[in-house]
Parts: sequence; structure tokens; C-alpha cells
Amino acid sequence: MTGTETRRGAAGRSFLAGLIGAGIGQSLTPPMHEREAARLGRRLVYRTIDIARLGMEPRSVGYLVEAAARLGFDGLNITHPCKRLVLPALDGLSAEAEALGAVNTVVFGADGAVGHNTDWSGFARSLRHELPDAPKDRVVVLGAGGAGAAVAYALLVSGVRELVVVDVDASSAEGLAARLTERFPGADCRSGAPDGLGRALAGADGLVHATPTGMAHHPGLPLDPALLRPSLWVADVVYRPVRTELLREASARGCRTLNGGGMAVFQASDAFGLITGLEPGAEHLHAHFRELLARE
Ligand SMILES: NC(=O)c1ccc[n+]([C@@H]2O[C@H](COP(=O)([O-])OP(=O)(O)OC[C@H]3O[C@@H](n4cnc5c(N)ncnc54)[C@H](O)[C@@H]3O)[C@@H](O)[C@H]2O)c1
Ligand SMILES: O=C(O)[C@]1(O)C[C@@H](O)[C@@H](O)[C@H](O)C1
Repeated sequence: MTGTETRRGAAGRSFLAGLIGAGIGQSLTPPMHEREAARLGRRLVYRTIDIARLGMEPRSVGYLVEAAARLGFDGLNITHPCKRLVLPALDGLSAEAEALGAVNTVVFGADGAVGHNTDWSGFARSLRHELPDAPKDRVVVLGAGGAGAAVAYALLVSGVRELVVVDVDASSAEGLAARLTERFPGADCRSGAPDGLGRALAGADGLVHATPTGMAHHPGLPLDPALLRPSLWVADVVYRPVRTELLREASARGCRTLNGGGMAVFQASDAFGLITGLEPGAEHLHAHFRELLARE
């Protein structure tokens, strides 16, 4: 997007957006969007549509997307457990959302409801922003769910040549490695079992953790910290808390680290641009994020 506002973001227009998912009451994405719109002198109302609180099944996301379009929403974010389930309700997909088979942003416009994925671009931007000079030839991704798939895609787009995906669920890791191999035939993408994590990490430049371990309601470490050596950079996608037990252990062992806050901010930044047609200021979104965290 350029500095010029598109028609979607034409002066005077206000915006209506929402987040559909389960257990999203504490999400910082709604206030990030609202604050950034206010900073730009615009009105944006962003609502959480929590299927758990509404007593709805995850598959009802299709019904909710259709209702949001009829009610005049400009766009939506979609989160766990609906990122894949939403696909049949959409009229089109960006190339990346199609490749990932997952959508976290829906834009309503002349082409109907179009799905995008800003999780992958959010992680790619965060990595570029915070670890621009880190070696990225060989990387291990721990967790082959929605976040792991987005991160793996971002890493391969960013030039990673060897990627190992590890998950307790072998079929998830194998499936993701196979899809990535098809999409990035020039790269070496493999799956690995958790008991082979030490071997995979021994030859790696970096590790990205993409399981829910370390979240406030799911504390702990996803691996034996003795596997972390100073030359390995360690990224976590978990951002509640921002400083996870894994990142604390990694820093203590001399590793460079990247927390999940950058991914959270940049996915919101990219979604905000798509939904409103306005150009967000990434540094301002970072500031909103820091202020919101400090309030807690
Ligand atoms: N920072 C961000 O912007 C951002 C964006 C999306 C998701 N997330 C976070 O990413 C995390 C994962 O979310 P998700 O949607 O991918 O979840 P998911 O349930 O889709 O996938 C999690 C995967 O991790 C695997 N797993 C669980 N424990 C494991 C372990 N100890 N070792 C190996 N594999 C293990 C599971 O089998 C599953 O495949 C959550 O904490 C979520 O909040 C952050
Ligand atoms: O911040 C959150 O709560 C999110 O749910 C995180 C991640 O799932 C994003 O893809 C969503 O857009 C927002």
C-alpha cells in the first residue's frame, strides 16, 4: 500500500470490524485496531465475537461471516479454532491464504468476502525487523498447527533453505512438511519427531516455537533447555506473556531471542491496512501494544 488512502479508506468514512474465535476476551487485537484508527483521526469499532461465550460451534463461523457482511462490517479477523473452517464461506482467497489453507483476515468488498492470511506476513516482518542479520539457512519449527504453518511459510519466503517441522502429532508435522515441499521445491523441508529435536537443533541456526506451551494458562517449557546453545536464535509466537519461560531460558543461555509480540503487532498492522485501506504506522501499533500490556 502507498501513503495515499484508497477509496475504502476515503475521508470521513468510519469502520466496523470484528474478531471471530473462541476464548478471545483478552485479545489485544481489537484495541490495537481502534487506537490506530483514532490516531489517524478515524472512527473504527472493533468487536469480539466469541463463539464460546455465544455457545456456538466452530463451524458456525460461516454463518457469522455471512451475517457480518449483511450487517455492514468492513472486515474481520478470524482466530482459533476457525481459521480453516471459514474457507467454504469465502468468495475468494489471497494466494498466500490459499497456499496455507488458513485465513485470519476477511475483507468485505466488491469481490464479496475475500480471505487473507497476515499471520505469515506478520511473522516475516517481525523477523526482518528484529533479527535482520541472524543466519537463517537452517531452522527448526516446533509445532505444526496454524501458527507453525504460517511461520514455516514465512521462513521459506524469507530464504530459509532447510526446515525441520517437529510436532507431537506426527501426522501434522508430516502433512505440513509435504505441503511445504510442494510449494517450495527448492528447499529441504522435513518432519521430525520430538525425540529427534536435539539432533535437529544441533545443526540449526534458529528455532521457532509455535505450540501453546508457555501461555499464561498453559505454562511450562516445550523442550529441554539444555538443547539451547548461544549460537541458536530462538523465537516464540506465544505473546501472552510476551516473555515466556522458553525465552527467559534462551536469554539466560546467551541466545538471541524474538518474542511473539512483533508477530501480533505486524499481523494486526497488515490486517488493519486490508480492512480499512488506510496505512497504519507499525511503530505506533508497537506503542499501542506496549501500552495495552502495561495496563494489565
Ligand atoms: N503472536 C501471534 O500473532 C500469534 C498468531 C497466531 C497464534 N499465536 C499463538 O501460537 C500458539 C499456537 O497456536 P496455533 O493456532 O498454531 O495452535 P494449534 O492448536 O493449531 O497448533 C498447535 C500445535 O502444537 C502441537 N504441540 C503441542 N504441544 C507440543 C509439544 N510440546 N511439542 C511439539 N508439538 C506440540 C500440537 O500437536 C499442534 O499441532 C498459541 O499460543 C497462539 O496464541 C500467536
Ligand atoms: O490477537 C489475537 O487475539 C489474534 O487472535 C491472534 C492471531 O490468531 C491472529 O491471527 C488474529 O488476527 C488475532
